[in-house]
Amino acid sequence: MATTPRVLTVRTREIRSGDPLYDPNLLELLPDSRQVEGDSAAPVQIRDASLSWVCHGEGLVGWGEVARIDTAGPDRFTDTDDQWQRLCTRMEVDDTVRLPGTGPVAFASIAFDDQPGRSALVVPEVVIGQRGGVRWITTIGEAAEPKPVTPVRRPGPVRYSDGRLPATSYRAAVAEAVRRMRGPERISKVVLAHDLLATTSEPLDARFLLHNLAERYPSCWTFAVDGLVGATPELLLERNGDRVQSRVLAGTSWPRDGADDDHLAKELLDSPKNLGEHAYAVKSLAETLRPYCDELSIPERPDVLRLRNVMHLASDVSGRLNEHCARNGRASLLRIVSAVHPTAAVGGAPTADAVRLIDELEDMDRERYAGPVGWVDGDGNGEFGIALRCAQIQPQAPVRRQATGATAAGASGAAEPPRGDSGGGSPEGSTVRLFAGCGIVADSDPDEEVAEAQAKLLPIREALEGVQ
Ligand SMILES: C=C(O[C@@H]1C=C(C(=O)O)C=C[C@H]1O)C(=O)O
Repeated sequence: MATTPRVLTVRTREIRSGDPLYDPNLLELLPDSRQVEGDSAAPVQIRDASLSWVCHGEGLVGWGEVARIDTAGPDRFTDTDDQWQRLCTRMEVDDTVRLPGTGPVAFASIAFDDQPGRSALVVPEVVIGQRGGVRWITTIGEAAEPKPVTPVRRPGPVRYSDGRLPATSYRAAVAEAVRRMRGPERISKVVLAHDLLATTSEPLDARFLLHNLAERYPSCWTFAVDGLVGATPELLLERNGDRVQSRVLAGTSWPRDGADDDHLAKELLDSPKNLGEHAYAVKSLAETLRPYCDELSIPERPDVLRLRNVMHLASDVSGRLNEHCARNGRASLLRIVSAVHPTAAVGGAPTADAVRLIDELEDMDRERYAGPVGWVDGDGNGEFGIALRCAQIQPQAPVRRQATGATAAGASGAAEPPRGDSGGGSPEGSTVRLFAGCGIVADSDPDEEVAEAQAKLLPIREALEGVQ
């Protein structure tokens, strides 16, 4: 954890209209949050420290870093939770607003897998939030003051290149999964993903992605934590007091030539393959969440969630935590998130076998893609989505001390750029890693799954390219 003062002062006050901080759009209040790390004698890197969790104009944005908790491995959730709770005991809180998300707040992004499993929780210096029309500002630590907002920089033209698992290899992985599921393998569903690298001509300002995503996908949660930026339609778990809520998605359709949306939605609702994929995801969430709840409400049939690029089968699940959990610190939000992750929306069924098959067939580090991303407050309230439709911005080396002549992006089969490497981008530009995946069952068609993954990449590609 970063060195922090022994006692941290946390102040939350309401912002009323007329205050210069009252811009109707939360994301417009984010300053340029590029941070330079290291000193000139050592390698210097630029990281984008923008923090965001915004849906339908409400949520939280933050910047600065008062403290940071880096964890790794199978205990990443409990380690993060323990350190966050310890940190909260050292905070002196003056909060006149008293809503979920006021007072002490941290943003977190947790790795999908146990290995290597690098996760981050960031305690910002400044948070501006909005809930139910109430706007507030929280400052954590001493010198925290809002920074002036400078115009968002455009990243210029974007070049794409193969990631660790290009589309052709992805198709082969899907075909192999199908072959195994039709054979003796006891796996019923596995969610396989692939990655794509993008290099921008100019340094990427995370706000450029955030603004574009929020404008085109207002019903999604537009997030940014430690350089992972996206707009997810899937809510893993929200906790507000003893209430928990989740939006499970699985089963997808996307616009094809001439197909009308209502027709596609009806087809999706009638598709046994998609309903089957969806049922695994709901069942996995329900089974892992039930031990924490004395009430759990699961819709009998899914609905259709329509987005610009795709539509999904969706089930909104809600529950009430049992008294033991509501009172017992052992069942904090991060610990319940740990229990439900990964649902069969991004892992598979049965979970452990599916995750092993993902490791084998993808043979890449998903990093924090498909992991929980969101925020938690000092009372244990918070929201975590599943990090989908997103891009990981690689920290950027601003000064090239040695020209490497590397191409923009590891050609297929090349070693993955380690975290902290610029990824071989141009000296001025940024390299980002995009991901998309699909649930695979025994009757999946590999070509259709490749097309579905392309449809799921559209939001982040268009945000990066600034498509209007
Ligand atoms: C894995 C992704 O999406 C997940 C898989 C879905 C599916 O297979 O139908 C639908 C929504 C998400 O739960 C992704 O977007 O990368």
